[in-house]
Amino acid sequence: MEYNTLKLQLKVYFIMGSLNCRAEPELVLEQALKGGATLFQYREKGEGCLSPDQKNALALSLQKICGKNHVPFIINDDIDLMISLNADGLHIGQEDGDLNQIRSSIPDKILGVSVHNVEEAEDALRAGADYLGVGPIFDTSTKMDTRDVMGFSVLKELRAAGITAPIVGIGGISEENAFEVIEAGADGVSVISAISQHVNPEKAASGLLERVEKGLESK
Ligand SMILES: Cc1ncsc1CCOP(=O)(O)O
Ligand SMILES: C=C1C=NC(C)=NC1=N
Ligand SMILES: [Mg+2]
Repeated sequence: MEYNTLKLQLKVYFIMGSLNCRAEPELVLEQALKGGATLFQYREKGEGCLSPDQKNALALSLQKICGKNHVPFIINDDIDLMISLNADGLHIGQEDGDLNQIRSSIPDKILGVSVHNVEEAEDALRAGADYLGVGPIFDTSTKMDTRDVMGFSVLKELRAAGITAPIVGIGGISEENAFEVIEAGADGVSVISAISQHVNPEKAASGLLERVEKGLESK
């Protein structure tokens, strides 16, 4: 996909699964999109997450909500689910399979890859990644097995290495620090709890979008 289009879609990249939500997932997503979330990833992971059948049903329901709001629907990790739903894309980590093989199996889909340094970033881009997820930027309690918290350093290193590809920061991001994440070099922010745990997901999403837009203007 064209870099600039994707960079615009990465501005407020909401990610969630049933375990992350305070309220009913469909309602949380509706509100997040109403508030201006620009991209959505369904990530059903963690202790006690849904069974395959329940996961498929929720994925279909969330996909419909994204379709109604003209926001791309991305699946985390599960390429079979992505293909069966004909979702808009897939996000994978460093340990989720051979990137070249995955890229060639879904040539026309959005493919995002989690990276933690310049080497992983260059490998991912060579293999055809459309965007990079970089983090954890700050401490997070949402994912227990993250790599070391990296602050802004890796974002700055990637840009200093001449990487111009779409990059989204992730990990402990909120309205308070989103501006700095963009200033450090990200094109957008990926958040789970800042929206999914907020009493008003619509307000959370719009606040994040406002900070991201300000950060983009300042660059
Ligand atoms: C999936 C993932 N990858 C790195 S940190 C993280 C969790 C982000 O969750 P939150 O936005 O609630 O910190
Ligand atoms: C781990 C992740 C990193 N980045 C993004 C965008 N999604 C993820 N699931
Ligand atoms: Mg993964």
